[in-house]
Amino acid sequence: MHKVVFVTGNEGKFAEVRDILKTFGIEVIQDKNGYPELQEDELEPIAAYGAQYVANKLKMPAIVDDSGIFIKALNGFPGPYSRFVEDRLGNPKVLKLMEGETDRTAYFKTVIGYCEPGKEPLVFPGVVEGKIAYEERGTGGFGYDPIFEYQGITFGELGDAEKNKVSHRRRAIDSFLEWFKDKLEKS
Ligand SMILES: O=c1nc[nH]c2c1ncn2[C@H]1C[C@H](O)[C@@H](COP(=O)(O)OP(=O)(O)OP(=O)(O)O)O1
Ligand SMILES: [Mg+2]
Repeated sequence: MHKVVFVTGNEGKFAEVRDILKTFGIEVIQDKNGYPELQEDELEPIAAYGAQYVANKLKMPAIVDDSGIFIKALNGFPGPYSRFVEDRLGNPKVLKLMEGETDRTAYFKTVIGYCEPGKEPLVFPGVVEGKIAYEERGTGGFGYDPIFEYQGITFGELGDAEKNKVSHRRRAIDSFLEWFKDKLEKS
């Protein structure tokens, strides 16, 4: 069975990536030791730098996942700062920022960074469009899931298996697998 190291401290991300890749016969091993996250306006350079750093540190192929929620009425905030905002404000205060906003358009984005030691990193983005709910709903998932509506249902209400079929993370991993499958076939 093929193995890949995923460097993340986020158990929700790890469980999703593990479950998705398992269906493709890839075993995911979690490394919780972190990596330096660049402060950038885009997720791609953060994931690329992180993947290269961890591949060279661990001396093996590795992936990272840098994600965020981008809210149109807030000009894309919190975007790459989603972790900081989750920690400092949380969903109730994000909903407060959205009071009076009728355009609830938002998207989740994941960029999977993949790198092998001594090589250049590759990035695989995935996006899912939705809306910011008017209140938190559902106890599933993690992070912003209770306030992100996809086709009228929040990711918090959706259930893990259903979220994994349509999420930004699923789409990023599909894009990664599209490239990675050639390697799998050769190994
Ligand atoms: O599917 C998701 N559903 C809801 N919320 C999500 C999702 N995906 C990321 N998020 C949140 C978690 C964190 O507040 C921020 C990403 O920050 P980000 O730095 O990528 O992740 P993190 O610090 O939690 O884990 P780590 O860097 O160790 O991989 O957006
Ligand atoms: Mg982080």
